[in-house]
Amino acid sequence: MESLAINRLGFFKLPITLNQRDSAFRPVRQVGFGSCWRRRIGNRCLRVVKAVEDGNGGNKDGAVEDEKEDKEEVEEVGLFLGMERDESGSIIGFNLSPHYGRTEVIDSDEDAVTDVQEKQEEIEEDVSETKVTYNVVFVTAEAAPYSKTGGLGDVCGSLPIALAARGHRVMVISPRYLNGTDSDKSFASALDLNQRIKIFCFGGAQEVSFFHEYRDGVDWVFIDHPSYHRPGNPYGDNLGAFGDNQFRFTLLCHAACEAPLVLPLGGYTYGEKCLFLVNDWHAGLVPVLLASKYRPFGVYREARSILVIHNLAHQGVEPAASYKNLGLPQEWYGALEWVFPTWARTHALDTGEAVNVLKGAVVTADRILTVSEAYSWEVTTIEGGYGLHDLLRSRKSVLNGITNGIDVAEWDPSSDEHIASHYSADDLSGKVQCKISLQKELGLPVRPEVPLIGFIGRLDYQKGIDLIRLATPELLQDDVQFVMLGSGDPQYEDWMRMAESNYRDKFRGWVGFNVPISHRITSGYLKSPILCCDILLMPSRFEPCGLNQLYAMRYGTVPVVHATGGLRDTVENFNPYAGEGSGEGTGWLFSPLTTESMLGALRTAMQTYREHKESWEGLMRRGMKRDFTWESAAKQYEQVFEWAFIDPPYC
Ligand SMILES: Nc1ncnc2c1ncn2[C@@H]1O[C@H](COP(=O)(O)OP(=O)(O)O[C@H]2O[C@H](CO)[C@@H](O)[C@H](O)[C@H]2O)[C@@H](O)[C@H]1O
Repeated sequence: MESLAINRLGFFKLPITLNQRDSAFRPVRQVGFGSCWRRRIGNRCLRVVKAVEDGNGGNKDGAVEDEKEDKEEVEEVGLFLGMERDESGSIIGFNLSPHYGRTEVIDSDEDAVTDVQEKQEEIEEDVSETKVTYNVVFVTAEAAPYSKTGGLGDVCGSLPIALAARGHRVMVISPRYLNGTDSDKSFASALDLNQRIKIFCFGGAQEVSFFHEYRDGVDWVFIDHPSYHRPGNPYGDNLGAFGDNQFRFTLLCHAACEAPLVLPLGGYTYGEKCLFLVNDWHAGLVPVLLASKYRPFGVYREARSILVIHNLAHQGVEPAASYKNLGLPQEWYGALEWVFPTWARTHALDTGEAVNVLKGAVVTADRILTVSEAYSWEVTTIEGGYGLHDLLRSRKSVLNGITNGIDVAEWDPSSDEHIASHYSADDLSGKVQCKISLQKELGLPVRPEVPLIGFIGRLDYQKGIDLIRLATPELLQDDVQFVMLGSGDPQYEDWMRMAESNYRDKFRGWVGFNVPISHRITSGYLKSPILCCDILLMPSRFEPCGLNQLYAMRYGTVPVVHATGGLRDTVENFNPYAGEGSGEGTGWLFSPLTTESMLGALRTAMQTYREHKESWEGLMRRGMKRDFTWESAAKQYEQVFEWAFIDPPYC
């Protein structure tokens, strides 16, 4: 008989037997927290139930005897952290941490595996089924379809739904942006919860309120404040970024910390034991607030936070004097303190002192995630770390990368309402109809045989737009058509307009959202360059994950990408000789980032398109069959959630 063991953290290791004959004690593999669960259990947040049973119908705590021989009947559940009871006192679930054995690898800094590759394998290996459910709170500046300027909105609009479907209770908190356009309608179903709180920051008390919509198993919570109501996008308008963004996102973070405590969503608050997923700098004050404002007073001691880095280039840096506005205790200044190197200072008297919100999150979050495995290494290098590489390297033992998924129901060529004809990997014939319709729509010569290249993205340095500008005259000497959709840096917007007038038969540049067309048609346009082209070009200087190449592959559009970050992780280089001549790979990766190597890869792609139809269709099919679902990413997130709760809070 095995006795109860106590590991280094002081938790009991609890071997558990499961009697499969007695359904009352069957393990519940995946507990949904959707509406039907709520109805049955009166809105209680339940943990996955693993029964402890001794074979005679009684419970026993821990020891395992003969049954252990029988693999069918014995299951090790792992560390036993506590249990939940319903109003009548009956046990309704256990709070469990992962299987024992693995704790040796992950439960302390000294034992932590620091090699990114090994850690990734661990995540991928142990992604079986939901073992423990969590109260997950996403804090984000964007969540599609309510708000979106880029990939952050996509991710925070779909990952929460995937996690909720796996049994977690999930809340997403973001601002209620109203800009006086049609996009305001997306908040129409979110109702005022009539809950007002005061936030003390920026020298006064700010009142914010909460709006709520329960959709797809997720509590979508919107923070309302007059500073979120103005023309433009979430971060700025055509004059540039809003000057009060630090204020607007400070409000978001304070309100996000209060929401799980004060909002009785579906009758029950999320409570203190929740897991904050802190997305990018806009949410970066959340872990700092937990550590400085709540835990010292005994609140949120059981909570954990995970910083998810979608883009390290934006860190929320403001003058040091603004620290006093953030509503943080004075003695926590060091967490946000940031000193620019001498070369980056603007004048002789500039001391380079600043506050950096993302840095505060990096030092206080319990764990850190990037949106691809390759990027989790790149952020620890001087080239990719944007000044935070040393700090990130020092937290390497809690740093992982998980590649984003995509919403495969929304992005499905066999049912997409925005495209002219439907198709699938088994029948590609509709694709050419989509291409013809795009050519017509854009007023390009209708020539299905000519390779059509597309680009979509924010027009900025990250996306390698300068390289495209340099290479376009040479590229367009070829028999090719090129379509670009983007908005951002005005100099590139102007260049796109100019290129369109110079190359009427070959180039179309659609500048962002400036076109007064309805939202529905806009979405059609937004998608069509990717969906209807033959080739998607992504010469990103750095790319934390990149979603467009995933959408492209799903639609049989072959990506040609710079070998960096998530692009390297998700696009497999084409090798025509592999697979006994049938080829392998899903696109082309080029490196270094020069016009020559980019043009070289594009020319190879165009030649394959023109001269090797079979190889081309193989490329399309392999891309379309790749598994980019959120389901597999969500399982990896769960593994990291478990790790987060094994360690005590970082501070
Ligand atoms: N002008 C425009 N009009 C309309 N829609 C447009 C648009 N430009 C881009 N989009 C859309 O915005 C999304 C862009 O997503 P990306 O992941 O490619 O880039 P982004 O740099 O914003 O995201 C950051 O976060 C995501 C999510 O983690 C990471 O994948 C990425 O590498 C990182 O830089 C796509 O859905 C795209 O269709």
